[in-house]
Amino acid sequence: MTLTVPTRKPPTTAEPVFSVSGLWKVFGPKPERVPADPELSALAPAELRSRTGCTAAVRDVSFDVRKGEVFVVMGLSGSGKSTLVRCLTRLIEPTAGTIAIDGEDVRAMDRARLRELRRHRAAMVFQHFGLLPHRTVLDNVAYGLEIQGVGRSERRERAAEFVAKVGLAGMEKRRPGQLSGGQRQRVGLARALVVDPEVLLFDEPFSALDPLIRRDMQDEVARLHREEGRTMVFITHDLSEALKLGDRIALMRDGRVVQLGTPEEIVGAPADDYVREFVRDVPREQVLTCRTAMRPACAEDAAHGPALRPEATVAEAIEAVARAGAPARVMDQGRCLGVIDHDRLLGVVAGVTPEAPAGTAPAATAVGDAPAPAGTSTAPAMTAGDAPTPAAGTRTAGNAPAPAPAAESAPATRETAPGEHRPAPGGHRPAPGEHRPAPGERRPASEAPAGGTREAV
Ligand SMILES: Nc1ncnc2c1ncn2[C@@H]1O[C@H](COP(=O)(O)OP(=O)(O)OP(=O)(O)O)[C@@H](O)[C@H]1O
Repeated sequence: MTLTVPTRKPPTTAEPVFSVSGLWKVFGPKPERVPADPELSALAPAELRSRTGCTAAVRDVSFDVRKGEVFVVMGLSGSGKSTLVRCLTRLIEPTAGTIAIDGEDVRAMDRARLRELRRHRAAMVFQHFGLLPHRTVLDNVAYGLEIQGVGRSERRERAAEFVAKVGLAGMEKRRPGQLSGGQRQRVGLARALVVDPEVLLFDEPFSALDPLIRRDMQDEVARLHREEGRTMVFITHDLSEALKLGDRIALMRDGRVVQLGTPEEIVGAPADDYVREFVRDVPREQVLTCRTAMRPACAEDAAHGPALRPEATVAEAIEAVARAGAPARVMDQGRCLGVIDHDRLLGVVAGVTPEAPAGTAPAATAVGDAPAPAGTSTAPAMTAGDAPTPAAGTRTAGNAPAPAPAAESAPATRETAPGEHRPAPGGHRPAPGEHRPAPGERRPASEAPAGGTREAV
C-alpha cells in the first residue's frame, strides 16, 4: 500500500458541529420495533432479516463531528456509511436516536428548516455530482447561489472565485461534457463550497476517478481543509484515502461503528480482528508518530541528536536518524520528551515493541533544542517529580492496555498533558525505569507486513 499521510495537527477538541447519539436506521416492515426491543436489536443481521424482514443499516451509533475536523466514515460496501451520513441531514429518516447540529435538534426540524440545513449548513458532494449539462462551469457553480436567491452579478463573481479556487480558472465557459471526470468533480466541489456551508458531506466523491486524478482531488480536499479549516465528513471504503484525509476515522461494520479514533489509533491499536485485518498492510511507520514510538531519554541522549516534533511520523524519524547516524530526540517546546533509536524504529516497522536496552533510565529533561556544547554537563536526569504523569483517567503503567474504543463514548482520543508521554495506542506506557512491551501490542514477526509491500513516503 502506498501512503502519503501528511504530518498533521493533533486532533481538535473543539465543540461538536454534529452530535449523534443512539442512532438507528432500520429498513423494512415496522422498523421502529427493532431498536425498541432489546431482543431484536441484539440479533445478528442475517437473523434479524429472517425473523423480521428488516435490515438495520445503522445500529445504535453515537459520535460527534468536531468543528474543523475531517471526520471519515469508512467500511466495506453495505456497512452503512451512506445511510449514516444521509441521516445527518435527514435525506434518509432515522428510525431512532438523536442528531443535533450546533445543538439544534435535526429530527425536530420542519421542512423549511431542513431545506435551510441542506442548502446552507451541511452541503453534500456526491460521487455523481449531477451537473447541469447545458450550463457552463460558471453557471453550474453559481447554481447553488441561484437557489438561495443571490443576485446575478454577485453570484457570478463568487462562482468565479470558487472556480479558480478548485483550479479551473480559464474553464468557466466550458460545459460539463467538455471536461474530464476529475474536472467535473472539481466543479461539483466548487458548487458545494460556494454556498459556504458549515459542513461539507462527501459521499465517496472520488471512487469513480482514476488513481492519479483521485490523488489530485484528495490533495485538493486536504489543501482546502488546511486553508479554510472547514468541517468535513467524508465517506470512503478506501483505507489509504481515510488515513490521508481523516483527522478521525469511524470504522463501520454491519451498521455499527466498531472503532473510532485517529489514524494512528486505528493503525496502532485495532479494536478487533476485523479492524486488524483492515489495517494489516498499512506501512505503520507512515502513520505512527514519534510520540508513540519514542522511549524515555537517558540523561546523556537528552542533549544530542537530531530534534523531531512529537507529531512527526516514524518515517520522518527514520530519515533523520539515518542522516545523523544517531538517535533522534523528540522535542516539545524545548523539552526532551523521549528518544527514538534504531530499536524503536525497527520495532515500529516490524510491528513489535522492542525491549529496553539494559540500564536505560528514563529522563525527561527541559533542555534547549540545540545540542549542549561539548564538555558542558548534560541536562540533568529527570527527577521523580519530572516523571511524565498520566493525565487523569488514563491508564497507569502496569495496567493492561485498555481495549481501543468501540465508539465515541469511549475516549478515542485525548489531549496530552504538557510533557506527558503519550502511550502507544493500545500499546504501553513505560513506568520510569521500566520498559515493557504491552500485552497485545507485540505482533509476531510472521504477521509483520512484508518489506516488499512498503514504499517510501
Ligand atoms: N432503501 C433501502 N432499503 C432496504 N435496504 C437498504 C436500503 N438502503 C440501504 N439498504 C441496506 O442497508 C445496508 C447499508 O447500506 P449503505 O448503502 O448505507 O452501505 P454503504 O456502506 O454506504 O455501502 P456502499 O459502500 O456500497 O455504498 C445495506 O445492507 C443495504 O443493502
